[in-house]
Amino acid sequence: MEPPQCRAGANRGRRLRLLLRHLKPTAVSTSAQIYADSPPAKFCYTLDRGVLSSEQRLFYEKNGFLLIKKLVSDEDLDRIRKEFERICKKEVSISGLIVMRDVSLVKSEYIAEETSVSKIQDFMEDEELFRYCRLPQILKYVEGFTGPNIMAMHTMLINKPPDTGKMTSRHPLHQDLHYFPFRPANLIVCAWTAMEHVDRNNGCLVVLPGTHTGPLKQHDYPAWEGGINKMYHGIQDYDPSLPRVHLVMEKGDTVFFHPLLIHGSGTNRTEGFRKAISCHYASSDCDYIDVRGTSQENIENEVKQIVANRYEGITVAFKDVWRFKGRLVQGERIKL
Ligand SMILES: CC(C)CC(=O)SCCNC(=O)CCNC(=O)[C@H](O)C(C)(C)COP(=O)(O)OP(=O)(O)OC[C@H]1O[C@@H](n2cnc3c(N)ncnc32)[C@H](O)[C@@H]1OP(=O)(O)O
Ligand SMILES: Nc1ncnc2c1ncn2[C@@H]1O[C@H](COP(=O)(O)OP(=O)(O)OP(=O)(O)O)[C@@H](O)[C@H]1O
Ligand SMILES: O=C(O)CCC(=O)C(=O)O
Ligand SMILES: [Fe+2]
Ligand SMILES: [Mg+2]
Repeated sequence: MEPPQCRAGANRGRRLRLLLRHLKPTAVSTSAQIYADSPPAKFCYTLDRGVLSSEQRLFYEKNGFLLIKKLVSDEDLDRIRKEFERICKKEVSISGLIVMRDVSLVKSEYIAEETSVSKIQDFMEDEELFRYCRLPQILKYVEGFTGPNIMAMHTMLINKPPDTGKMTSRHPLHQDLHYFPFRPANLIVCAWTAMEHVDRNNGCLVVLPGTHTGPLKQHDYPAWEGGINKMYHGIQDYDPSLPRVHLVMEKGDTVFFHPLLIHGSGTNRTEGFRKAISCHYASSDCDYIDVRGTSQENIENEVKQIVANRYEGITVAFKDVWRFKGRLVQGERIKL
């Protein structure tokens, strides 16, 4: 449905072949053997902006993600954590912010603290949190995927709660592009930063390397016995034989990943709230698309319904929701 837009010219192909002759595969702790396979014939998923090394580009081209260790400082993450606590305690009120509670707790009594919040979304009006989206060391990498004109389109701070026993802390396998009415996919990238050590015990990210080269798949609510969080659509028919990689990360480590990469996150079996902050960036040169008649129609309808409930009967076009949310963080706002 959505073939990768590779427009590498003959010259670029020749240069790449020369380059490949001189490159040795780099061992990456999470997936060394995945990279060891044959490299791609041309670069489709990264740009020549002089910011990504050849090894980094090849790794992303092949796998659809790139993990950079210690990209965000403890100091920055501690500031983010403090602001998150202030929001949970309702010491600040931020316009546009969505506060979510885990589906297993929504009907219980409201507690104004961090332990009742599973995720906050759309923090673009909170300067202290939005600082994350503007961090120069993150934007430097983002430019290697989106080019110089960069919009921050979607923001989240995920506070994955200890599982209540119903397995609702899981996030089903999905592709983020399902949520986005803009293209091309290759000019969109997510930055996801661990705010503390994450591994399989507290529900780290799980990725299916290489799936960014496939099409956007149909997403629906999984029929999970214990319930499923609002809008946590998942892919029902994915190939179970595909290798899954659990991304073990330390505080400040940041993974950049393609919006077609199939990923999810597992059960949090610890007592702690597993924290991560993320921003989806897109080139401001992307175009909005009409998702009517496509697999994305279900999410469009759901978003419109949420907006109508929140703002008393107001109908807003799906693309206008995104036009309103998006913020320019570098360069010039062109089409988004
Ligand atoms: C790439 C990226 C986009 C991927 C993702 O982010 S996937 C997840 C995206 N999720 C979202 O965007 C969710 C947006 N969430 C929201 O808008 C809100 O949190 C809502 C779920 C609508 C809740 O809004 P809120 O204002 O808190 O309203 P209420 O507490 O009165 O609840 C309204 C109705 O929603 C239900 N609800 C609340 N939280 C959840 C939940 N976690 N899972 C399932 N249902 C939920 C709640 O039970 C209530 O339902 P009724 O009692 O009206 O039937
Ligand atoms: N066999 C599967 N079928 C469908 N979805 C799966 C399957 N395995 C994992 N997933 C999805 O991928 C997510 C991450 O998988 P992962 O195996 O890390 O999580 P988990 O099963 O909750 O934990 P663990 O395997 O460590 O006990 C899960 O939350 C689930 O949504
Ligand atoms: O932090 C996580 O659990 C992953 C969340 C995720 O993939 C998403 O919200 O799109
Ligand atoms: Fe996601
Ligand atoms: Mg499992």
